[in-house]
Amino acid sequence: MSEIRLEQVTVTVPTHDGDREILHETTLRLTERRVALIGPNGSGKSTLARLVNGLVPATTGRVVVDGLDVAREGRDVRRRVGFMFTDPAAQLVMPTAREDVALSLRRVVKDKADRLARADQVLADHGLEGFGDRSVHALSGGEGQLLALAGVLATEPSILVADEPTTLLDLGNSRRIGELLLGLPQQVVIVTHDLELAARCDRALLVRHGRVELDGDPADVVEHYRRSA
Ligand SMILES: Nc1ncnc2c1ncn2[C@@H]1O[C@H](COP(=O)(O)OP(=O)(O)OP(=O)(O)O)[C@@H](O)[C@H]1O
Repeated sequence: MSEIRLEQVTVTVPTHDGDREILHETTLRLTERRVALIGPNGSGKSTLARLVNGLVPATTGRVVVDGLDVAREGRDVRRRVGFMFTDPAAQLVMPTAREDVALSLRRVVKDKADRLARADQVLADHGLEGFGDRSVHALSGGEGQLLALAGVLATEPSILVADEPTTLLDLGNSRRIGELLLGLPQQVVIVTHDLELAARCDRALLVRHGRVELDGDPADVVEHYRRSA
């Protein structure tokens, strides 16, 4: 299993009246397969999640993923860490579903024809059989999120970070994506407001005001959050 380490990490951002700390000094070691980050809007969950693949740089301290320093070996880290956004439109960049998955496969499958054929297989594996020629803009929210997930997994990441992957989905699709994420063999870090999903992870962190307020058994952390929200 993978290991994510934050060593005395802080994140500050410049504002018109000086620097603002959005993540207070945090030290963490995450080795569990399924880790949930929960907490109120604006508490720092996305910031914490984005540190893992360098989308947000640490202002001080160090983020280390499987022994790789995110600041110094960012390219290698990004090969290992797949990132899934709330809105699939943020990551679907090619005109059709097949081309989009093929783009993700470009490092794994060198021959173009093989890549397109493999993309169809990936689509079928994710319940999107026959979607190859569909425009990425003509998919429902659930289909788009499935396609985004298929594209990320096609790169064979050892860690997947998903930032509110079910927020835009209806109940059925939200459950479907949730089940898929929980069933993945690799380490998954899920930022979520879905407390049922969080409770089913192996570890949960409650983030509030830029600090990890509670960290541990998901049932306890969710219960504490419900009582204190
Ligand atoms: N680049 C930035 N510049 C200024 N402020 C920022 C920046 N990035 C994040 N913030 C602020 O930092 C705080 C934490 O943001 P973050 O997106 O991590 O919260 P979150 O817990 O994921 O929120 P939500 O549940 O609403 O998505 C927020 O107040 C946000 O406005």
